[in-house]
Amino acid sequence: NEKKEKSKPLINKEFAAARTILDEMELHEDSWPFLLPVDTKQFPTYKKVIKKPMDLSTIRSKLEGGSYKTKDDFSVDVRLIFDNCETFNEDESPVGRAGHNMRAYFDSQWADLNSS
Ligand SMILES: Cn1cc(C(=O)NCCN)ccc1=O
Repeated sequence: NEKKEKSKPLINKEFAAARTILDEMELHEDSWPFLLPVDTKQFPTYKKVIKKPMDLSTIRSKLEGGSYKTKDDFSVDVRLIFDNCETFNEDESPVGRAGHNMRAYFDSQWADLNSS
């Protein structure tokens, strides 16, 4: 239906696993570009270029607010952060490199969770 279903929480084990990965990403030294929404005053073209902005604080609010139905819905938003980063930043830039590092870190944590 038109209205996106919201606040359908993940089952507890999935929620806890996603929360742990989010905790760890927020603590990573390369998370600084992704902690908050990109400042569109500092980067006026961002809104035009990036159709679906995403950041770790938004994911935190959605997770705690029960917006993710499954852990895979959570992973879609995480990957959106890194895809947006590649679109907007050169690979050989501080933010671009941080994005590649954080994606690799997430992929590793995600693989462990899905192998356990
Ligand atoms: C994700 N992202 C972050 C920035 C940034 O400079 N963040 C600084 C936070 N203090 C710039 C472009 C971009 O795509």
